[in-house]
Amino acid sequence: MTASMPHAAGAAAAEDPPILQSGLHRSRTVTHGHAEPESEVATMKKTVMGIGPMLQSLNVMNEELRKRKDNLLRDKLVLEESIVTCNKEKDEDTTKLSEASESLKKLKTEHDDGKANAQKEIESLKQQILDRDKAICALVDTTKAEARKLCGLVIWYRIITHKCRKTRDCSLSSVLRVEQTLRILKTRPSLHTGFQADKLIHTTVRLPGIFSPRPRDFSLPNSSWSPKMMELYDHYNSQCDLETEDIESQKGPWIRLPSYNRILKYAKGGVYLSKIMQSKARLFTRNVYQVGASFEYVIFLNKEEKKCVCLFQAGHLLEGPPGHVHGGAIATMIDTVTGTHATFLSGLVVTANLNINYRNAIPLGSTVILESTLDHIEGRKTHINCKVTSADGSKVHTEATALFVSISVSHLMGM
Ligand SMILES: CCCCC/C=C\C/C=C\C/C=C\C/C=C\CCCC(=O)SCCNC(=O)CCNC(=O)[C@H](O)C(C)(C)COP(=O)(O)OP(=O)(O)OC[C@H]1O[C@@H](n2cnc3c(N)ncnc32)[C@H](O)[C@@H]1OP(=O)(O)O
Repeated sequence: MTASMPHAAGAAAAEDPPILQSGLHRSRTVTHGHAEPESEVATMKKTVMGIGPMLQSLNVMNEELRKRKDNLLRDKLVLEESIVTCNKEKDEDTTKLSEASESLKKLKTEHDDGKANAQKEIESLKQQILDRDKAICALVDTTKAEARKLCGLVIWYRIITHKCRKTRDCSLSSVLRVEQTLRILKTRPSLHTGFQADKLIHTTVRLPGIFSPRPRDFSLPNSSWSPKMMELYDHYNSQCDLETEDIESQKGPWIRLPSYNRILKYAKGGVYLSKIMQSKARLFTRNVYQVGASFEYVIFLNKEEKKCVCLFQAGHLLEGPPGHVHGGAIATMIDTVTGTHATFLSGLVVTANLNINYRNAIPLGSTVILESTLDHIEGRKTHINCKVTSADGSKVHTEATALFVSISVSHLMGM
């Protein structure tokens, strides 16, 4: 549309916009009212001149709108295209996902089948071993010495441990018989081809439970003991004469001290003390319910050299600094070992003083050795030294001195 002037009123009415038309209409009315024609033309000219810029801006707006429309149409096309691509990708991913879950299902089934088969195989092997053991037990009179020769030591060992398990006859003498046989087996390798003695002692020797009338001995090996702990245990235990649980007939330089209060029997005047102390009492330094979680230890006493050695493995509950044993737990063990030592030397005592120097932190789970030696006895006072070292003795972890003061039974009861 242009802003040019029309030559006739009729043509203007047909071609021009409504605003222009109303202007013409008005001028026509004025003409009928006999007004001056020049002034009418001038007015119309003015009106048309005013309309021109308006039309221009309208044209610009129109052009802009057309451009915008084009852009929107282009964007719409692009979006439609990307929707098609997305849908395609989605379909491909769905196919892949279903394929993956299918193969996962297959793998799981295979794994479950394999596990079930292995379980079956283990069960059948276990049954075979059990049947063979039962057959041997039925044939052999285990109380006779010839049986040992007949069966060989390996089978003899198995019979004893099997009996221990079945009858829960885990008296100290039974356990000692197992240990003794094990020791012979170790010194005569020809007798135990393919026989994993160390593993068996962990798994087959079951000790009485907490409801057993006999107090359980926590100083015997259990499945949480590390190979190092076992190695050291075997080292000292092999130097103990363990024929019988009667203290008087102990002949070796070392005595393995049991955990419960029968320990008092080993103390000076111990028979009397053990009668006073309650039979079910025990020192707190054991985790009865979870092996390996806290204090795992065994104490050996050397009567001749007047010293004690304790093998100690600290469990995760004893953590102090990250990954290392809590100083209080170390102090507890030092007190326990030196206290036991002092009780053996001087009878009933209590700790009066404990001085500890922590030299090197003890890594959690490692095996350390606590060596307790007598410094001197002076009247009621027993002075003990203690050194905590790494299993190979190369590192000193802790050093301590302890003073124990002898007390009377009435002092103990009145504490
Ligand atoms: C929980 C009890 C356990 C009892 C054990 C019983 C049976 C054992 C069973 C199995 C054994 C197996 C293992 C043992 C394992 C661990 C043992 C753990 C032991 C403990 O975990 S146990 C708990 C902590 N323990 C206390 O709960 C003690 C509280 N305490 C007192 O009961 C009194 O305090 C006492 C008796 C110490 C003294 O009292 P008192 O009146 O009899 O004698 P008095 O004060 O005259 O001291 C006499 C001479 O010792 C000197 N002396 C005293 N204290 C000293 C010090 N701190 N530093 C340097 N020197 C000291 C004096 O200077 C004087 O020396 P001097 O003669 O040259 O002048």
